[in-house]
This record gives sequence, C-alpha cells and structure tokens, in this order.
Amino acid sequence: MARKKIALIGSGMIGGTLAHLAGLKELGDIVLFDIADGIPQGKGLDIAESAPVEGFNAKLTGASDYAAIEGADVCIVTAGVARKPGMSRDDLLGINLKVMEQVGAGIKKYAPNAFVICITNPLDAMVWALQKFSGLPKNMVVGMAGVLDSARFRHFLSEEFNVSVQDVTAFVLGGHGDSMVPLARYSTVAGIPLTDLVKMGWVTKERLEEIIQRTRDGGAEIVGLLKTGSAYYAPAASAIEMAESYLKDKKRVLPCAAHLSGQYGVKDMYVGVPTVIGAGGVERVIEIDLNKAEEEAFQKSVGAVAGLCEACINIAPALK
Ligand SMILES: NC(=O)C1=CN([C@@H]2O[C@H](COP(=O)(O)OP(=O)(O)OC[C@H]3O[C@@H](n4cnc5c(N)ncnc54)[C@H](O)[C@@H]3O)[C@@H](O)[C@H]2O)C=CC1
Ligand SMILES: O=C([O-])CC(=O)C(=O)O
Repeated sequence: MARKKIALIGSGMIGGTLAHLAGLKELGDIVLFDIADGIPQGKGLDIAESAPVEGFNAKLTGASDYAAIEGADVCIVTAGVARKPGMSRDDLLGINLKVMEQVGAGIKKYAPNAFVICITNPLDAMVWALQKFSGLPKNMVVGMAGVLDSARFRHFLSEEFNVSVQDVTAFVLGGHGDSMVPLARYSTVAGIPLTDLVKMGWVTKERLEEIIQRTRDGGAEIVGLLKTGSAYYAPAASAIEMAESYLKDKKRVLPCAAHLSGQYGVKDMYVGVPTVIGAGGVERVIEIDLNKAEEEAFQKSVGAVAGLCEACINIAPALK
C-alpha cells in the first residue's frame, strides 16, 4: 500500500513541528510548503536526516510551488502570521484572510480530495473562509483549536490534582478566542465531573474558576513568555491527533471547529463543538445538552465569531 501524503501549508514554527511529529508517527510522506523559499526545503531535509537516528520511514520534501501538494490526503494549514505580545488573535484577520484566499485556491486546484485542518488564526473565521475559498465539502474542512484548549485545561487540572493527564478529560467549546467555553460539567477525572469534584472538596469553585480563566488565556500566556511568536508544540500535537484520526479512521471524539448547519442553533459558521473524526472527515457533530449558563456563554462566543466572519465579508464580499 502506498504511503499517504501529508501536505503542510506553512512551514514556520508549527509547520516544522507538524512535519517532525508526522514523521515520527509514520503517518505518511510529507510535503512542506511555504512562500519563504528555502525554509520548507531546509526543514524537510533536516527532519529527513533525523529519520535514520529515530528509525522512521517517510519521504520529506520542501516546496514553494503548490503543484507539490498534488493529490495530498491531508493538508494542514498554518500559513500566515502569528501574534506577538500586545496583539489579539483577531488583529491577524486582515493579513491572514488574504493568505487563506491563496491557500484555498492552491488546495482547490491540487488537493480537492484532501481532509483539510486549518490552524491559522483567528481560527474560526479563517477555517470558515478557507472552506469557502477552496470549495471543498464542509465535512472535509475543519479547524484545530478545541483539542489544544482542552489539552491546556487537562494539563492545568492534572497539576492541580496531582493525577495523570491520562485520567483527565476536558471539553472546551465555542470560538478559539477570549470567550471560549471550558465546560466543567463535561470535564472529568476518571469519569468524575469537575462539578462533583468541587462537592467532594478536591477544589473550590473559586480555584476552578481561576483554572478555567488560565485555560482561556492559555495562548496569551505562551505569547507573553516567548515574545517572538505563539505556541507551537501543543498546537502541532493537537492537529496531528486530528489527522491521525482521519487517516486511520479512528473515529475519535474531538472538539473541533466544525461547520454548523443548524446544530446548536448556528447556521453557516465554524465553531468549536464535539465531533467524530474518521475516514469520512467530520462524520458527526455531537449536540450536547447545555444548561442556561453554558448556553449563554456558548452563544456569546458564537456572537464573537459571527463578528469576525462579518469583518471577513467586508474585506472579501465574495465570502457572503
Ligand atoms: N488554532 C490554534 O489553536 C493555533 C493557531 N495558531 C496560528 O497558527 C498560525 C501559524 O503559527 P506559527 O507556525 O507559529 O507561525 P510562523 O510565523 O512560525 O509560520 C507561518 C509560516 O507561514 C508562512 N506564510 C506566510 N504567508 C504565506 C502564504 N501566503 N503562503 C504560504 N505560506 C505563508 C510564513 O513564511 C511562515 O513560515 C498563526 O496564525 C497562529 O496564530 C497558533 C497556535 C495555535
Ligand atoms: O494565542 C495565540 O496567538 C496562538 C493560539 O491560538 C494559541 O496558542 O492558542
């Protein structure tokens, strides 16, 4: 059986990490693409030279011509710019929307059958625009954010309780912005909801609220520390988990920015919700029951994403 082909569109900090992880996991042959000529070729060669040491088999190539992504099974998009301290993700919208237009055209021409995972920020608006620019089926274009935000929540909880990250589950819904919605009721330690752990005295409500706020600010915390850009190890690991679920038809239940066509009362928008990812792309959007406070928080987040989509339409009216 021929190896799968994975195209990484954008070969910066996340793109390079994606290539390394995809190689280590032998997900397929990897094409790194970037407009900065030399970067994708250099990173591809460097990672290929690590393969004999690590013992993985994958062909890595770098390119600055979209023809190189021809026939890709998966495209992971990180092309664009990242924020620096003092900026919000939304400040990236103008520049990155133009990048999505180019990327969408490239994917439409050379990889129309791919499963496309968008990472570029502001995530929910960019994946929405990328689907429209590329014209690919809505279930085959998805955004990565919920896996990352949930991983951050899991990490903070595992540290708080001094338990393995493996036994902590978490769901963060909504847009990938300041109004994201970490759900305490649906996040657990070995199946015990956080709301029960409060009753059991493991954590106070106030302390849990602090952890939830740290999760919401998780991206900014890293930006503040790095100063030169944003997080890349955890974002890359998160997208690889999604790609692997598609390539191996694992049918993982993962929170992703998925196209909604009426679910949760939302139409023609991408927002973070629980999904099933398998060989059919986004095979199912899971509609969980939300109480009044959760529903209000979710709709507030949806409103923020809607505002960003409007801003995109003002720049590129064809997106309407
Ligand atoms: N969805 C999420 O949870 C997360 C999203 N991000 C976002 O991911 C994006 C990438 O982040 P990094 O890899 O750290 O940035 P980076 O700056 O290291 O890499 C971006 C790459 O895109 C390339 N690029 C720019 N314009 C391009 C174009 N028109 N065509 C092809 N390539 C182009 C640049 O040359 C650069 O190599 C940013 O927008 C960042 O905000 C970052 C972390 C998490
Ligand atoms: O915060 C940023 O700019 C990058 C990002 O989306 C994250 O790390 O969650």
